[in-house]
Amino acid sequence: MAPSPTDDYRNFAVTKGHGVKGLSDLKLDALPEQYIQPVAERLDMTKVLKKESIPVIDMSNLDDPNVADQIAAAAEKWGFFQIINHGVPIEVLENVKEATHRFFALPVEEKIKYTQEQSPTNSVRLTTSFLPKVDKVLEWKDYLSILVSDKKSSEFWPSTCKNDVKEYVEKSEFVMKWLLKALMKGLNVDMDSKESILMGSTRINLNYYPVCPNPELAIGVGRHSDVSTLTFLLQDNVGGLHIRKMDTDTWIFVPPVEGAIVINIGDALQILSNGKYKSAEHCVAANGSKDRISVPIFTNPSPDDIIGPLPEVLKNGEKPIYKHVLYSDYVKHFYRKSHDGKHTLDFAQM
Ligand SMILES: COc1cc(/C=C/C(=O)SCCNC(=O)CCNC(=O)[C@H](O)C(C)(C)COP(=O)(O)OP(=O)(O)OC[C@H]2O[C@@H](n3cnc4c(N)ncnc43)[C@H](O)[C@@H]2OP(=O)(O)O)ccc1O
Ligand SMILES: O=C(O)CCC(=O)C(=O)O
Ligand SMILES: [Fe+2]
Repeated sequence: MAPSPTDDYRNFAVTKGHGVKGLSDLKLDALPEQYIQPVAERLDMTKVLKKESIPVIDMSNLDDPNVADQIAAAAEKWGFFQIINHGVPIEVLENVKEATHRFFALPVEEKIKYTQEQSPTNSVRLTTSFLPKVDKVLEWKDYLSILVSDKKSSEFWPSTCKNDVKEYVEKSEFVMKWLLKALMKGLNVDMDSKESILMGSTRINLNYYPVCPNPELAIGVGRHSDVSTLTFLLQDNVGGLHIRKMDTDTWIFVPPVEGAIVINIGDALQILSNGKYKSAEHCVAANGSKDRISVPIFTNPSPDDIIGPLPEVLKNGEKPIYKHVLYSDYVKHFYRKSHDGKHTLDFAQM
């Protein structure tokens, strides 16, 4: 049921489980005030650089040492890059995008079975905004988050998207491992000894950004860096992702590229590499005319791993800039507060 004038849009979207998809379906003339971001949190389009872009790296010849070098260089300079000819079949990418649309098109009675209040497991959770109990101003996004590495919970994955999500995760694992191997080579670290800390747990989010009234006043996802080791992000052809150019107040648009996957360095790898690889701040603009989806796979350390600068990185006398922290403490710290740029990393600062 639509919210009455005395009802509250926050209640409708969050408590009643309609999400921003439900609000978008109401075809409101104006953005509800609960979604109007302070000016500093909106994306200022005059600050988006027209002439800069992140690298697009062709992975068709993995025997070419240049490919690994380009990946390490992009991780250092940008913290973000796109990959093409990566070996994940286009059909698998298309299927998971369709599965995401199918899930969010379900009636609200079906979807609320996955909210924190009703889901039989913490490992499968449908949320709107980022942390709706904490966010003062809500973000224009609904997302289903699945902790893939909790194998016991797979019986609770929504049947409408389960097989396609599983296939996408399985097919991307080889690429993720190859990328991490290239990144470890750039640090003179042997990947085999680090696989469990780099790839100890996996989470996938299905992100849904429906058409938004007054998109210039809202934000799809606020400024943040990911807490992962590496994020493997599939976006559709709508666009909206922007990354902050390192040490500036300018932004770079990440254009949709047919068949490409966007890769970004997460905080865990910034810490493990002692700051050599950068987890760039990014955000997602809301869109006034098209629904958008994206599907990030986050590969992470295990919750019980201790992360800190790798000894191999420090062996030449480099000073550690991060301390050792329990990864689950780091993630809980991230989940305690609304998005606030790169400040999550302060938790591990020396
Ligand atoms: C940009 O917008 C985003 C981004 C993201 C995520 C980005 C990432 O980088 S995800 C990578 C995170 N790492 C992992 O998932 C590693 C594996 N995680 C775990 O094993 C566990 O989640 C844990 C970190 C060990 C915590 O588990 P546990 O001790 O069992 O506690 P929980 O009850 O699961 O959660 C505690 C507390 O955290 C919040 N929370 C946890 N998971 C989620 C989730 N999927 N979505 C929202 N919030 C979550 C929550 O506040 C919990 O407290 P409650 O009392 O409210 O339950 C994600 C979303 C974006 O929009
Ligand atoms: O939707 C996107 O393009 C990015 C989403 C994102 O940054 C995230 O889920 O962490
Ligand atoms: Fe992100």
